[in-house]
Amino acid sequence: MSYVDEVYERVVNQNPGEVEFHQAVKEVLDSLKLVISANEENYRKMGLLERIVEPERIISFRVPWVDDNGNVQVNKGFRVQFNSAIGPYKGGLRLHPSVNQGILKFLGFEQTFKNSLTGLPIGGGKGGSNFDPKGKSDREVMAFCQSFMTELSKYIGADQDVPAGDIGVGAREIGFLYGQYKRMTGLYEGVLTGKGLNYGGSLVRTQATGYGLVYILDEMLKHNGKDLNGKKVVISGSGNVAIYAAEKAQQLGAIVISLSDSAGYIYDESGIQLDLVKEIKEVRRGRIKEYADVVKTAVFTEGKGIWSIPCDIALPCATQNELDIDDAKELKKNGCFAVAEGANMPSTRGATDYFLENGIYFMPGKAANAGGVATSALEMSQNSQRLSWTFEEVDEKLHDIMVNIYAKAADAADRYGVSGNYVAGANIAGFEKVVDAMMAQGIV
Ligand SMILES: NC(=O)C1=CN([C@@H]2O[C@H](COP(=O)(O)OP(=O)(O)OC[C@H]3O[C@@H](n4cnc5c(N)ncnc54)[C@H](OP(=O)(O)O)[C@@H]3O)[C@@H](O)[C@H]2O)C=CC1
Ligand SMILES: O=C(O)CCC(=O)C(=O)O
Repeated sequence: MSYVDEVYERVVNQNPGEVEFHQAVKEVLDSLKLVISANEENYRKMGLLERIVEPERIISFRVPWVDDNGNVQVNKGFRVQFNSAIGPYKGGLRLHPSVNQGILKFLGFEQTFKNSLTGLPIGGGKGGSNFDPKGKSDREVMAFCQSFMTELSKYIGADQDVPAGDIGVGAREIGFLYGQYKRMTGLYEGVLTGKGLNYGGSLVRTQATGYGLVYILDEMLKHNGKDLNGKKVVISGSGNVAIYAAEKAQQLGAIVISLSDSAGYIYDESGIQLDLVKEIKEVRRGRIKEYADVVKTAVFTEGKGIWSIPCDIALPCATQNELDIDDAKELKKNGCFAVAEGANMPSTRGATDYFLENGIYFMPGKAANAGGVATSALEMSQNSQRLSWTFEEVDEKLHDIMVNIYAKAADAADRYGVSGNYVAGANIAGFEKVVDAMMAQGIV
């Protein structure tokens, strides 16, 4: 059995039931086979693969809080500190009922390679809770966040582990978490990113994941003789990533015709009115269906099915495994020629392979959505220097980082004889830097 297959088997046996983690590890290991076989003896001697698939530490804790009816609620809290070879652990916190240790391990594993691709000194981590912020009052969200941070504050710090937002964690939650960290530790430091602009946040962090996604998409299209102008774009989700991907796509001349949430999707052939979406989602915390109640050209359809809308470009920006092989076939049949992942692992392995085998330009999440964490790292730099850069400065740096990520993924794919396969390219380029650092630091 090859070293890669041996390690994958070990991951499945030692992490039973953690199917998303198995899926993420398999995709990365499969695309590293060529790199690994060229260095197998050395990697085996150093236990490199066995170490790279094992989180350095998982913190798991109880999060008790009191709801508005005076009842005690208890949630599970986690922080997976996956890999610190190239910098302090860095990655978001997810608040969603589906959160469990396996999902956070898959996200922490992906984050390690994504963060490496940014070229910035950040290791990989992820955390969160099965708490559902939907339908909770501000006071309940604050009570949860304070309890969560009371425990988490023991394990994080500006040079140790720097969490941020992910699904269910936006400016409101980061504010509550930051306030409690300061109260617990007495430190005013860059321990979280995505902070408000008045207390150490960076301009562009709110927009960064969505903007970065469209910057790298544009770069991929340019290198393949295409552009965004006049193209019909379908985007799933209507949260932070989806909204700012739509904004940048519109700025570059595309027509965004669809958005969704977990209840269903809207289709507006005249182009989505983003100011209204922001009002519904960011101000009222409402449902995407409300858009169709106001805009007469729009139709709301309940349930799944967003990928059956004919489009040129698809941007999955909601959650993992939201796009399967049947969706991929439907997209291709309807003329879609490019897919870039704003979410983490939104395409199943079957869908990813279908895109690669059927000539669809495909940019995987760990490259395509790296603009968020890259801008978080820029926030860390500004906090360390006690400086704030302008919107234009940060946006230009973000753009350069995304162009560089494209170049790294394309170059690694070329070097290993799989030109145009940005999945392999991103995995290889992300892996190389982490591995160099791990080999240099000995068996730790
Ligand atoms: N925020 C960031 O900077 C980054 C985020 N990402 C990834 O992007 C994705 C979206 O994150 P973000 O926009 O921040 O999160 P938000 O919480 O802002 O928005 C999430 C959106 O996805 C939908 N969604 C979530 N879970 C499901 C589900 N199980 N089924 C269907 N729809 C779902 C939500 O709908 P509903 O409201 O109905 O639940 C909502 O519209 C995630 O995969 C995240 O890991 C990646 C890099 C950085
Ligand atoms: O900004 C960050 O640190 C985290 C972003 C994130 O969670 C992600 O890249 O998936």
